Amino acid sequence: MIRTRGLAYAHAGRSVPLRFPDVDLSMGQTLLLRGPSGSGKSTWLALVAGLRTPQAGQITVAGQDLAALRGAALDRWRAATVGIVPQRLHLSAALTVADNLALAYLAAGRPRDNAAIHRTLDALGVAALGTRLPHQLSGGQAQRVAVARAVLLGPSLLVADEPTASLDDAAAQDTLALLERSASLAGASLVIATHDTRVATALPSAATLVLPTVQGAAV
Ligand SMILES: Nc1ncnc2c1ncn2[C@@H]1O[C@H](COP(=O)(O)OP(=O)(O)OP(=O)(O)O)[C@@H](O)[C@H]1O
Repeated sequence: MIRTRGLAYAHAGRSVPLRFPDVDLSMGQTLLLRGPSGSGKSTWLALVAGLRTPQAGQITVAGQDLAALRGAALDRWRAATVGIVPQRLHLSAALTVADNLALAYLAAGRPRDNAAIHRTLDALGVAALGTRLPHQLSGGQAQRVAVARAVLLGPSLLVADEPTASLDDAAAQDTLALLERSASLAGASLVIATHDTRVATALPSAATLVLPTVQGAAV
């Protein structure tokens, strides 16, 4: 499902690129991406989601060689294939939750499916929130909406960046269970970038990739 070989990425202004170990992740498998702050976890997620292009190496996700896609085709592929739960949920303040979710269809070039939006919010226990505006959500509700938006189009890959940071133990357990259940319902592989040790304890069967400390990196 995810296959990477020889990946390297240098952020603008960085002379020494980040180099990543090769990864082979099967369909439906869960991967924990661990490593100290600045080791490149968010960068690796962005590479695999096609949000950044590596200077060296190959990435195949769900059978697609990412180097073969550019521009609008890459955007449509990402919208249909990768569900992203970002560190911070970015919703349009002027749109209701349901209208925010509908933007996913626009990005993928597909017609809006109101029944699917309702079903997905319902599966995450937030069906009543479709007509709310983003500022009317609690932190926990916003996280459920973030997961709903990520799984709405039935992605093959669900990625979450530090989903439990700043959550207490009960909320962290809840969020991880939500991610696992949502990935399993969508038939998706799940990748969680985290330096929270509670995540590995909660997901004992997940594969783990530990990124090394980057020498000389300013974090
Ligand atoms: N836009 C950017 N421009 C320049 N350097 C960047 C940029 N984004 C990240 N970096 C650098 O790249 C390295 C990896 O950053 P990244 O955010 O991928 O690490 P991380 O493991 O996710 O860190 P954290 O756990 O703190 O979120 C760090 O040294 C960081 O300072």
